Amino acid sequence: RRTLLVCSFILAAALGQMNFTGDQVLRILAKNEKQLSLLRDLEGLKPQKVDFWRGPARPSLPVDMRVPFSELKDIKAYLESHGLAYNIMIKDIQVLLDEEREAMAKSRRLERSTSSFSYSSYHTLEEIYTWIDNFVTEHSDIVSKLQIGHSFENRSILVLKFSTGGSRRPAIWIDSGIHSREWITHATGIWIARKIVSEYGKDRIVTDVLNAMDVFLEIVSNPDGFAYTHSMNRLWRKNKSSRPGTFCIGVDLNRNWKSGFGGNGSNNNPCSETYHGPSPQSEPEVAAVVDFIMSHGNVKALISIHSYSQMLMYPYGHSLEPVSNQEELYHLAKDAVQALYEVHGIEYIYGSISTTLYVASGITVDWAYDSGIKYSFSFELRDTGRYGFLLPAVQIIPTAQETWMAVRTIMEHTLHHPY
Ligand SMILES: CC(C)C[C@H](C(=O)O)[C@H](C)S
Ligand SMILES: [Zn+2]
Repeated sequence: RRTLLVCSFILAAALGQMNFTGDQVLRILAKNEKQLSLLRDLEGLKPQKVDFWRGPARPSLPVDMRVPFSELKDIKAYLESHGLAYNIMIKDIQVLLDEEREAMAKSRRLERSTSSFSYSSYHTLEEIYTWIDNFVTEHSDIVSKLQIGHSFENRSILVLKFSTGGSRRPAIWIDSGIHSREWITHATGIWIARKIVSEYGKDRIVTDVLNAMDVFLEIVSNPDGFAYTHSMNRLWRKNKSSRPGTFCIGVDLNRNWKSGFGGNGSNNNPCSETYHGPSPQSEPEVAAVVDFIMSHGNVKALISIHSYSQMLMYPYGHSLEPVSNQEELYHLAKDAVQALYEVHGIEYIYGSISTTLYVASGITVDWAYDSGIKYSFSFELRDTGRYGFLLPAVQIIPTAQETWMAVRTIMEHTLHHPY
């Protein structure tokens, strides 16, 4: 009877999930701006014709886009008719999704029997929130849990606070998961949380940082979107907000911030994956972070973690203008990327967002920088497109280990350059 129940649960979960059988991820190498704009014309159509995994940026950077099976023939004809060369990065997305789901089910069985959390597996929102409670209980001398607000669908927005005392100490903010399909970022955030408590008192840099500063870590910055990637659409990016008269769901939470809001590299079409929302901070998930950081008033560094592409970038995204301490950020990014490389030999590129990737407006790090947080960075974790957002769980710990060394470098610099 019990197995029947469990099977029906899995079946229901599988049935609820959108199916991506036959969907492919194509990699297009646009030769010039004209070809890039031909790709941009495919964005935000309803029904969705393509879903950009790596959006059109510049001729030297590949464009990765998921094409629904039903659109494949038309889209390939469109590309060929415009001389747009492409190759197939992922030839059937559902195969990777099935493998991912199977790995999670196996890990869940093991965790249940050993009641131990697997840091080398992906987890549901409920599993992560339970882990947060256990983690805070286990390390209550240094970690506490803050609730900074509620999401559109009324889920708690949680932040871990790492502090060894003092009051309103200068602080470092880290967020992951603002784009819900970027699962490697939540998994990396969880691993980093554990690394911080295990290194305090052992690693000199972590000990010095925590003896002088606080660290805030928001692991699930988009809880509604994340729950949706488990229940319905694994490739969902935005939050889940809806408004009367708007016939597509969700705002891109990395386009909803005040700095540069509504500019190039964000979209006013609610059906676009980079829809900026009706106004700056219109989304509760963004407003909660703005309110927290502004009322804290002493945040000195902000690190916003995304995937994929293997890049470490700093402001501005909304403008090609260099920021005032561009030299310093460039050298800090260089050092951080070197520290990352030394762990597993993974290469990152680095620079300002608008010159390294593409112009993007209303993003977290531009808002942070313009709010006075001089050390603001955005990470793009593994990989460079072989798996994209469907990075196999076996790469979670190696990714977290190398990312940690870059984050630690930024923390150390912030500690030694007070302002
Ligand atoms: C800093 C920005 C440009 C990050 C980027 C995005 O939000 O589009 C990721 C590729 S999802
Ligand atoms: Zn992202």
